[in-house]
Amino acid sequence: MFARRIVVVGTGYVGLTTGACLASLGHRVVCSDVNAEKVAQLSRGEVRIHEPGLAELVQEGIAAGRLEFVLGSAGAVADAEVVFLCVPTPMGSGGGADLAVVESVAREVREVLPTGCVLVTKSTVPVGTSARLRELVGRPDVAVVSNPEFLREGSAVHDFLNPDRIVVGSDTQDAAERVAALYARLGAPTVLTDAASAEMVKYAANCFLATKLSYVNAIAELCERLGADITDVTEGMGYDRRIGQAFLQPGPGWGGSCLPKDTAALLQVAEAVEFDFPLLQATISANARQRERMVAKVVDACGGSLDGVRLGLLGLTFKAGTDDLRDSPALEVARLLAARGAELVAFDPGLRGDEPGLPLTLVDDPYRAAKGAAALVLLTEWQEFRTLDWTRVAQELEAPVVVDTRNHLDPDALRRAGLSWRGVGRTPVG
Ligand SMILES: NC(=O)c1ccc[n+]([C@@H]2O[C@H](COP(=O)([O-])OP(=O)(O)OC[C@H]3O[C@@H](n4cnc5c(N)ncnc54)[C@H](O)[C@@H]3O)[C@@H](O)[C@H]2O)c1
Ligand SMILES: O=c1ccn([C@@H]2O[C@H](COP(=O)(O)OP(=O)(O)O[C@H]3O[C@H](CO)[C@@H](O)[C@H](O)[C@H]3O)[C@@H](O)[C@H]2O)c(=O)[nH]1
Repeated sequence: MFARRIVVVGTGYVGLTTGACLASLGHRVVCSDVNAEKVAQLSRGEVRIHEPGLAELVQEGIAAGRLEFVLGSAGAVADAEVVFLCVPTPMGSGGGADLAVVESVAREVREVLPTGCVLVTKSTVPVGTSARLRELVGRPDVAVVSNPEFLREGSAVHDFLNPDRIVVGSDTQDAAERVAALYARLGAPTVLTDAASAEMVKYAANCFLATKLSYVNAIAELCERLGADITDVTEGMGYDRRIGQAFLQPGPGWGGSCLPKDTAALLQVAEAVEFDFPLLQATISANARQRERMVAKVVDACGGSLDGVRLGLLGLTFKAGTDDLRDSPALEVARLLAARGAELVAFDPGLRGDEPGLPLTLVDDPYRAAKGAAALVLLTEWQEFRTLDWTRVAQELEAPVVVDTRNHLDPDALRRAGLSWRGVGRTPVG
């Protein structure tokens, strides 16, 4: 089933990836956004977010005449067969998902959607949103389908084109099947279900991942207190196929644009139906404590006080391979360090130029971050940090201490360069 006329509303991480990938699968795609500058840049094939392979797909789609970008959605949807909503659903006051943008787009397009068109929520939206959109659109001739997205930032194109599964839910089965057919070439397992269940899959998956990480971070702390090694412990756990090796890496806590807001939103939804969810509550509060634990490690490494102490930071993005700072645990740790009086100089390979509003000085090379610092603190697991010239780092640092909040570095390599290494859930080295 090819050459469907698809409209994707929102050209962020999800929308742009969806548009470019669907075009690469042979569909005709129009992507709309409210940001005129972004639309102009994308129309020229310029992609400003850091996603491997995305710029190439966008350029190929434009060149093949299968991908175009327009300002505003109402004009774009007039002859659409399928409209994907990929707009933000940020955390609202009280922790719930703020659906204002989703609803405003639905209002904007409801009168112009052609008969037989399918409106698809790819944004992460709470259970009941499809039903609410059906009412808001008020068009019995337009079906509403939930098709949550599971891509990860930093590997968005790869994840979209190689999905573990496709989930499509609707109370109109025929519409769900039409949406599922768009992905047929990907050959992924497909879960066809009702709208509420599809919406629930997304939250259940993200909250499970967050719980797994909070659990692993707690086990790491226990390892530290009991003299066990978290790296060996997680390896031993992960060989159990029921557990798996993925998502077992301890760190400064989980963050990003999704897990924090989605855990808060599910908790709020649970409260609304008077369901007590202490497990999820503990997952969230353990994550806040994790950032404080990292700060305590740095304070300890610096002899008890950070007042006026210069620290070098490696990494600020919420994980490696992205330029996204939204809800970054690294940034949160940096803020907490700055609040204790530390003077911060940071390097992150994903950030170019100025990042206004950060409590630190951003430099363009890791050795400048280390220069004159009382400790070097690794906060994001960029691959290139593994192969730094540690002898040079040792020469730049004022005190030979590295705090590795991701257990990302080779402690022996640091020891050989005369540095001491402190990780998470492992015995310090050097
Ligand atoms: N980022 C991820 O890894 C990821 C993965 C899966 C699901 N999601 C979900 O997908 C949704 C979008 O996330 P994102 O990270 O792509 O967001 P984003 O902030 O990167 O992009 C959103 C885009 O929507 C545009 N926009 C805002 N209002 C608009 C409107 N009224 N009409 C048209 N465009 C509008 C913005 O200009 C922006 O380009 C959210 O619900 C998120 O939870 C995100
Ligand atoms: O072993 C691990 C794995 C991840 N993280 C941290 O967990 C957070 C989230 O990481 P990841 O899940 O890779 O990032 P996202 O791109 O936000 O992807 C999540 O959120 C998306 C938006 O909903 C979903 O689509 C994805 O399936 C889901 O993995 C980051 O701070 C990571 O550093 C760890 O600390 N240890």
